[in-house]
Amino acid sequence: MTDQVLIEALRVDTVIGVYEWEKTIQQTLVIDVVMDCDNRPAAEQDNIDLAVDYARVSDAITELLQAQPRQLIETVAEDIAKLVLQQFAVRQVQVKVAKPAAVAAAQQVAVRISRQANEYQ
Ligand SMILES: Nc1nc2c(c(=O)[nH]1)N=C([C@H](O)[C@@H](O)CO)CN2
Repeated sequence: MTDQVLIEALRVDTVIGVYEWEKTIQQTLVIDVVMDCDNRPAAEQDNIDLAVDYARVSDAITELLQAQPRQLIETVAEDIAKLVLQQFAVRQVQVKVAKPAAVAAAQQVAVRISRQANEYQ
């Protein structure tokens, strides 16, 4: 089974960066999340309560990232993976965190990770 729910290019403004000047401003992160889950129960009953609700996940990620400053986009990716796997019925998650304004000559820079629910038990 290869069911997935995806969130693509979720934009979140937050305090992010290792340099002192970055700790005083908001910058935009762009988040992609791919969640491996079983979509059949929700589809069979046409019931949002049985689905991995991408709106709820998006809201939870935004709230998480705006709750505190972080230095590294690696930390952002790990914190998102942990939230998704601990709070939603997801077996495995891939998280990409891009920081479009970080390197002027690059369209964007990013990190990508994959984590499984059993890593957090
Ligand atoms: N692998 C990483 N490299 C860098 C990061 C990061 O989060 N992960 N961050 C910075 C600075 O904050 C940079 O974005 C400022 O422009 C540098 N390298």
